[in-house]
Amino acid sequence: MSFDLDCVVRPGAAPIIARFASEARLTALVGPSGVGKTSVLNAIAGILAPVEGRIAVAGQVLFDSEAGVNLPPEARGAGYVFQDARLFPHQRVHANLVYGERLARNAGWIGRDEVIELLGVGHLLDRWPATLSGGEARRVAIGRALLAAPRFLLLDEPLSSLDAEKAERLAALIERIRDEIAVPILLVSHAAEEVERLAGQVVTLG
Ligand SMILES: Nc1ncnc2c1ncn2[C@@H]1O[C@H](COP(=O)(O)OP(=O)(O)OP(=O)(O)O)[C@@H](O)[C@H]1O
Repeated sequence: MSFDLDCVVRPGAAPIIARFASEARLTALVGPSGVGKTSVLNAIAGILAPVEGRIAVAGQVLFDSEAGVNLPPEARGAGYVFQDARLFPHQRVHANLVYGERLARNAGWIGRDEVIELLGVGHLLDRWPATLSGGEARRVAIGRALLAAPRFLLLDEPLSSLDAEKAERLAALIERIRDEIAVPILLVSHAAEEVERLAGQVVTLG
């Protein structure tokens, strides 16, 4: 099972129930704004503790309230690409990528040159994050996450707020990552039609 969740999270007043299991290489989590998609990603990454329940990814239990398991974020191996990229503003693109590489516990999984080629960011290496377009920043953030050799990838709205052509190019890159790199991917989107071609399984939240 790539993602196996049965838990309740409560970031605000209302509880959010996440109950799904997927064997797909890429699972899409869809639902309207505010339904709790980002909160579910945060729970998987270990940033938000569920009130109760169980979370397992790629066969490893990350959280289990009954068994008293709650792995710290750094032990979970998540490659989390936030909706707003969150590159380090004081470091150029190249240094942001090197940061990801330093986090990798097992070397040789995917090389920097391969990531740069895969995501088409070679011409951006000397740029500051503030000078990048939204799509460029997201590609760099995905590259940084991949270089950290994650056990799984969490992508929060990677295709939103991009024009049609740029969204299409990024979708094609995500397809390549899905097909060429064997890590389970959970991708959040508010638009089901956006994820149809990418996802082996679509989970609707709410
Ligand atoms: N830190 C917080 N404090 C209080 N309420 C919160 C907090 N974080 C999230 N919430 C609430 O929890 C609910 C789920 O939020 P979440 O961001 O997970 O939804 P989402 O489906 O990802 O939304 P969007 O698509 O707009 O990003 C919302 O009602 C939100 O207001």
